[in-house]
Amino acid sequence: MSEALKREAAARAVAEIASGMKVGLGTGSTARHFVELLGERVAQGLDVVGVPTSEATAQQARQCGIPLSDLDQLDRLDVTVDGADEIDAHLNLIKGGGGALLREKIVAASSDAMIVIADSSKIVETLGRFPLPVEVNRFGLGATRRSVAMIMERHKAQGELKLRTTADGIPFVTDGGHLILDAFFGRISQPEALSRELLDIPGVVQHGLFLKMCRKAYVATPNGVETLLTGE
Ligand SMILES: O=C[C@H](O)[C@H](O)[C@H](O)COP(=O)(O)O
Repeated sequence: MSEALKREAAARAVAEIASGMKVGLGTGSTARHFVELLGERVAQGLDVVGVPTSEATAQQARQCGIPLSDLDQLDRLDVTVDGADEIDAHLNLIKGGGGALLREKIVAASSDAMIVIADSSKIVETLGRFPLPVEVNRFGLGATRRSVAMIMERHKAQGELKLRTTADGIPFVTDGGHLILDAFFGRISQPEALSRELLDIPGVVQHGLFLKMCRKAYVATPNGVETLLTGE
């Protein structure tokens, strides 16, 4: 999908930001549009504080002139605006394609609302076509990997478990200094159970299932931006 569509979705979210708000700034190519557009409004006098969900977003936000704060200096955030890799009908998400899932989840959980911005290619009937990122500690990688693989078998995963690497073939390292295992499920029929089981593995730091965290999504289609809401 085109950058223009991502930007349209981002523009809808930016229109919801008012002076005085504390805003979680997501990561990824769609969130980049949001940060850029928010920076334009800050230049026009909008008074907000941003909390970035990655070093990359922090750098971009600084270049855009958005005042930033550490999450620990604030109580709650008003809203976090972020992209997603998959969105189902309940607005449950898979995130972490860019490796920022841990900070994204911490920031979203500290926010009164989470708005997702995406193009319509991210909408799925059932989560799992996109490989689920599982952030793991470097220590004991082999043991953690075996435990994740066992859970995948139990959930009838259709694909492999892969250690994420960079284009140079070296392990990808997150902002928190961890590694990522990408778990190809194909179809995740019991996301809540899967979430609990993964978090029970000692070496798992976090995973990319964002369940019941998002209540609103702006999804850009070639015919305009749709607003998806969930009452749950
Ligand atoms: O770790 C990355 C994030 O979860 C992104 O928000 C997600 O991968 C979507 O990125 P994009 O907007 O580039 O498709």
